[in-house]
Order: sequence, then structure tokens, then C-alpha cells
Amino acid sequence: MNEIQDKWDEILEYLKIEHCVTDVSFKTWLLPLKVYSVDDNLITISIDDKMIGPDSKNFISRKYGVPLKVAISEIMNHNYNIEFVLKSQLKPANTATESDKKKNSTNNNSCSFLNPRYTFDTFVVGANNNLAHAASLAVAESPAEIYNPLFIYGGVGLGKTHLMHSIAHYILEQNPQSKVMYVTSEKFTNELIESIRNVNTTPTEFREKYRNIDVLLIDDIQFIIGKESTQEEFFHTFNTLHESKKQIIISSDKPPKDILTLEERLRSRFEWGLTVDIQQPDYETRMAILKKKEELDGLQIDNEVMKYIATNIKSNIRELEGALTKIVALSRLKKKEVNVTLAEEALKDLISPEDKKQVTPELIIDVIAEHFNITSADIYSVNKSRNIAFPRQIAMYLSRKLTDYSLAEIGKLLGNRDHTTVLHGIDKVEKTMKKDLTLQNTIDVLNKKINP
Ligand SMILES: Nc1ncnc2c1ncn2[C@@H]1O[C@H](COP(=O)(O)OP(=O)(O)OP(=O)(O)O)[C@@H](O)[C@H]1O
Repeated sequence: MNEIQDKWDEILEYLKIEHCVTDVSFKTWLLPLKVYSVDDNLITISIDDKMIGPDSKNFISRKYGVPLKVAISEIMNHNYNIEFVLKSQLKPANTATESDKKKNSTNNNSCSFLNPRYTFDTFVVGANNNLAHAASLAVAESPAEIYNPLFIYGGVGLGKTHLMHSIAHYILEQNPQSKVMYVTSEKFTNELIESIRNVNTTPTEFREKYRNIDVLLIDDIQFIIGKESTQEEFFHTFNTLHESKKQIIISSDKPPKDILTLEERLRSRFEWGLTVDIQQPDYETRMAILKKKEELDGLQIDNEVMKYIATNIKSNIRELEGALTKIVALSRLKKKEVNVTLAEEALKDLISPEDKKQVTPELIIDVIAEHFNITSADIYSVNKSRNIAFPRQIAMYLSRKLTDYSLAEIGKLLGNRDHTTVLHGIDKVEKTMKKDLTLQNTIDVLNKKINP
């Protein structure tokens, strides 16, 4: 096992060169593969399905199964059989290799969550985002030298987080020692609240964590609006980092001048560097983004279907990508080929004539799933593990608060549960919120995401 693990990077590198795998595909498909176990002649390889989706297993074994076997045999001088398993189906204790564990412990304070798919290579540049892209790349190449802070703003789902993660990946690739911290403003607020209450950390530790770094990326700053102590703390964090010539990158849904309730001293600081925006993509860019997703997901979709999606979904790239995923899922479910008729059926709820989004439990569930980094299917399922059960209870609570659905209807939607289960879920969230300020903050953020 150890021998194979030691040579794993070499095996992947061999495969990359021998099969002319592009950098993007290599990062997306091969780097997340880890040796889980070696039993006699069988190597079990885990796939990080949370990062690249459960469908990736078929694709990876079809496309890379044989080349990987050959690469192992070349480097190890021995023939092994291989099998792929999804990481989510493994016991947590077994999933991390020793080197993973080491990496996690040393990187604890930096980028605990960076999506490996969000890199400059996978970011499609169009007229709507070329300035934001160029500024982000410039900052990634020369942190704290040109634009400090870099302030990126734009509407929902237009690529702000993707660009921020790209900057973080790039800086870490160039300089792995660099202390890069990516955080949402919600997490920043929650950690501050916890530190004030001495839960998990103290105020001094909190300050040290955020002030002793080289690069701070703070996403969705609009969620600290109206939170006075968070604004105050962030003001001091900003000053300390800026004075010591550390790079700060901020994202928001609006430019600083339009964030009306933002304290003046923070607003003026946000405008010290460069402010760039991301607009809605034009038709050509939407097509290019769909093509990129098709390539990354190993799909082959009829061009007419791509045109149908790009013509009808204009304002949100997350929805554009989601539309493609929905069509593919429906085609698999119904065992029908992907064509425009199927696309019309799959997207009938998404493409509404008034183009006005209604708040429904389904929308609430999608937002919650994305927020907690689980899937909507998890929330609908019968899975009772805590990391899913609690977001499900939040879905019950918000569905009741924000829609006209009855307890029974919400229960039916959420895995055919009884109305008393829903009532219990709502009660649990309400009671927890009374004593837990971080949950109050999270619910507040979710509310704003659902009703931007
Ligand atoms: N130019 C692009 N090229 C490729 N993919 C993109 C591009 N812009 C956005 N995406 C994809 O669209 C999805 C949504 O993007 P992202 O999460 O970065 O948006 P956001 O602006 O941060 O949204 P929010 O306002 O909800 O925080 C992601 O899957 C991202 O990879």
C-alpha cells in the first residue's frame, strides 16, 4: 500500500504524459483520485464525488481505467487490477491517506475549502467578465503589488466565487507556503461570534488566524451589512493586512458605493484598490460555458440542445449549468435521447414566461443544499446523518416561513415524512436559534440568498 502511495504522483504524471491529458482534465479527474486500499492484486481507488459528482465514476473508469492500469504496471513493474469507489460510500476514518491527513493538518488555517474545479483554466472569458478575469489573474500573479484590495461584484451565480478560488489556487500553486485564506463573510461572522463566546476559539486566536496571513479572500461581503461587531472586526482585520502589504480580495453583489448601510470607513477602504464587475454573459459566452461544462463532465450533447439552453437561460450561470445537468438526468431516468423536446420538458419550471422566480420549497432546498455543500437529493432522501438531517430541518423551517405549503405538503416533499416530523424539525430549528447566534446568522444569510 505504502509503496503505491509513495509512487502515486509518479503514476498519475506518467498517465498524463503518455495519454496527453490536458492540464484541466488532469486537475479535474486525476488529481482527486486517491489510493484507498491495496489487497493482494487489487487496488481500490477513491473518487471524491463531493467535488466532481457521483456520475464521474462511470466516466473515469471508462476513460481512464485502462490507461491507469497500464501506468501502474509501468511504474510498479507489476500488474494490478483496479476498482473505483465513491468517497461518500467509504467510512470516513479510512478515506484519508497519511499524506492527506498531514496536508489537512498543516493547511488547517488556510484554504479548508477550495473547489478544485474553480480554476482559471475552467473559467470562460467573455465580454461580460474580461476585466474581472484580467484583474484577478494580475492579482494572482503579483499578490499585494498592484490592486489592493481587489473588489469583484456582480449578480447571483455569475462567477465571483469561481474567480476567487482561481486566484487562491494560482497563488498556492506558485507558492505552496503562502498562507491563503478563503472565507465567506457568513463563516467569518460565525467564527467571530464563537470566539466572543469562547467556543472552539478565543478572540485572540480569531484575530491571529485572520491577521497572520498573506492573502485574504472574503466572499459575499454583503452579508456583514448591519452586523456591527463583524464590521468593526473586519475593519481592523482589513487595516492590519493592508498595512502589512497583504493582499485582500472581496466579492459582493453590489459595488461599494451602492451598499447603502455599509459604514463609510469600510466603503472608502474597499475603493482604495480596483473595483471590477461581472455582467450577465452574452449568447456566445453562454454557449462557450456550456461547451466547457460538456467537456469537463465528459458529455456529448446535441448542438441544438445547447442553443436551446443558451437562448433561454440568460441571467445566471449556475442555472445555465444546472439546466444541462437536469436534461442529462432526465434523459438517464427516462432512458431517452437528449434532444430539444426532452430539454423543453426538463426545463419547463426553469423557463417561466414571466421570468420571475417564485419562492418554492424546491428553490429553498436547492439553496440550502448548495450552502451546506450537500446535494438536493440528500435533503429529499431518508438519510438521517446529522450533516444532512439538520439542513433538512432548516428546509422545513424556511419552507414553512417563506411559502404557503402546509406541514403535510412539506413532509410529503421531503421524503414522505409525517407532518409531526416537520413540526418537530421546525421546533428544533426555532429552539436552537434562540440560543445559537451563529444559526441565526446562517438563517439570515439563507433568507437573503433565497430572496436576494
Ligand atoms: N465564466 C465562467 N466560466 C465557467 N464557469 C463559470 C463562469 N462563471 C460562472 N461559472 C460557473 O457558474 C457557477 C456559479 O458561479 P459562482 O458560484 O462563482 O457564482 P457567484 O457569482 O459567486 O454566485 P453567488 O452570487 O451565488 O455567490 C459555478 O459552477 C461556476 O463554475
